[in-house]
Amino acid sequence: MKIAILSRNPKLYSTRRLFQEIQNSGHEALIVDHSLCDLIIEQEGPSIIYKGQKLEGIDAIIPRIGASITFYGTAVVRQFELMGAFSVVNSQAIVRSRDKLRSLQILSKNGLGMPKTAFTNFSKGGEKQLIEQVGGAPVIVKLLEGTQGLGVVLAETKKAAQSVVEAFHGLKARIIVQEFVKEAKGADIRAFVVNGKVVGAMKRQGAEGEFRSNLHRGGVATVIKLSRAEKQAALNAAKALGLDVAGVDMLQSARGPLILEVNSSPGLEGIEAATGINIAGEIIKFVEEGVRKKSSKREKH
Ligand SMILES: Nc1ncnc2c1ncn2[C@@H]1O[C@H](COP(=O)(O)OP(=O)(O)OP(=O)(O)O)[C@@H](O)[C@H]1O
Ligand SMILES: [Mg+2]
Ligand SMILES: [Mg+2]
Repeated sequence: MKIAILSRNPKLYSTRRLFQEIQNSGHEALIVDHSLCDLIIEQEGPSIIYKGQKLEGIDAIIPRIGASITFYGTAVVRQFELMGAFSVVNSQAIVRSRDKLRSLQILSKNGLGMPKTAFTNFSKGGEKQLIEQVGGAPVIVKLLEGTQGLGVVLAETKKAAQSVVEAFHGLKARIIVQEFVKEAKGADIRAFVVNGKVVGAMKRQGAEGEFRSNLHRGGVATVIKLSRAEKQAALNAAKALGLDVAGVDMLQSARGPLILEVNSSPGLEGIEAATGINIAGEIIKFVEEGVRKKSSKREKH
């Protein structure tokens, strides 16, 4: 099989590990920088020009699309899909999962546990009511376009919450207001889902005095055995968003696991280090299965 990793940086741990595991499994590996792909759309069908040459014979792709290039990256993934390649994550599912608000709406419809969340237009004077909707202070205020823990604020009092919401709205920044889950004690869980199975899980504990558990903010990861409810929540969340490979983030609370978000290009470094599990290898096994299923379907038709 010829398997392409869509990645802008061959030096990244995740890219290197996937490359290595493709080769270890006896397949041909290549790294394609999606930002350098030109998409050709014509009557003869879709094709891709990469560094001056037509890309051909690729059986499967593993998209690693950064948040800053979602629009272009997912257009490239879609083009590969239309050309008949198997993609470990569907282009539409990447788009869906990138939008925090849309994801939460879908998870809510599917009855998954989550911190109660409110969203409002930039209407003046509604701040107080908005905060009360999620149970009053302390609340979490989150920028819709934040990553790595930046843009997540804990407002401890009613007054602080109100002024933070006013400040963001004054800047025309879209935010959600969320119930603060105190029982999580500055920790969250990352469950790594591949093909309907949780293949590894870790707990990330925030630095002393920090409510955010992001590794980029000084959090520390350790392996964790998930409860049955946590496992089920992770699988249901990935399924609801249509992601066959996903990093599901949850908080542990008195009322069970609460989903924070579902990532479509979850990093491998933290999870492989914490669990000692060959997560990249699990992804390649899924690629093999996906390509096999696709070609047997083709033969039948
Ligand atoms: N409602 C909440 N209650 C308690 N803690 C929270 C809540 N929301 C977020 N946190 C903490 O803050 C951290 C960062 O929040 P979140 O994951 O939503 O944003 P982010 O990491 O900036 O976004 P992204 O993961 O997309 O980069 C979480 O990992 C969690 O530890
Ligand atoms: Mg996060
Ligand atoms: Mg994320």
